Amino acid sequence: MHTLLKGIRLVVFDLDGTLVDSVPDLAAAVDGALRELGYPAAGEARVRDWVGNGSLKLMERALADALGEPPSDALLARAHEAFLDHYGRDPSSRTRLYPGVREALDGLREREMPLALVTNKPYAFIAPILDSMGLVDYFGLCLGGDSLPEKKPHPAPLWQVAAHFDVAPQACLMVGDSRHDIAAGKAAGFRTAAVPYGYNHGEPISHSRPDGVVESLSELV
Ligand SMILES: O=C(O)COP(=O)(O)O
Ligand SMILES: [Mg+2]
Repeated sequence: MHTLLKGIRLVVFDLDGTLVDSVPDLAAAVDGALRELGYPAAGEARVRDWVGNGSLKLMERALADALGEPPSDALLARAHEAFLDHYGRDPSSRTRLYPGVREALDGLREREMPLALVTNKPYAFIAPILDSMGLVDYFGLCLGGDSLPEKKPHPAPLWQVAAHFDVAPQACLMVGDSRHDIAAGKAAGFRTAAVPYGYNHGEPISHSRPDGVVESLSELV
């Protein structure tokens, strides 16, 4: 077992960019929404840098890029509705598990480690995505970006899962791909582990100073 897991009694995973490469489906939905409103598609490469703060922020960044200025609240609301509609119709057909993910989850489950999921994406999309990846049975609790008033980098969702499992923050490990995961983990008093392959606004995750970086989640077990 990896030294990052020493003394750990709960492991909390991020979803997008950590367990699954979801950008192809996210980009298809962003582009579908942009086209519906008469704007050109943004494409996967740019959407990759915009993911991380939930779906409303994702569409705000996409519209700001298309318009060259921040969108009005009314336009953003329409674009967000359109995104939710497109993504809801096809949230996972091009989404893939990263290498080592199933091995890590199986290994942790064999060790009877409780597992939770905290994502900034809307809660409604979690179950369909986990279901199509064959991951529904692993997590004792899943929270979305809209499950609580605060989302990552705020520590509130992490405290919520720690309390649910009755585990002290210092015995919890947050595993994520973005500075929001690491900031939330540090603010919550969790140990933090990062993967370097996900979505971090184009910045190396080492800049966030996680307690450890693993190239593949399989290194954890
Ligand atoms: O939807 C997002 O913005 C990011 O989702 P994540 O927290 O699972 O990386
Ligand atoms: Mg992520």
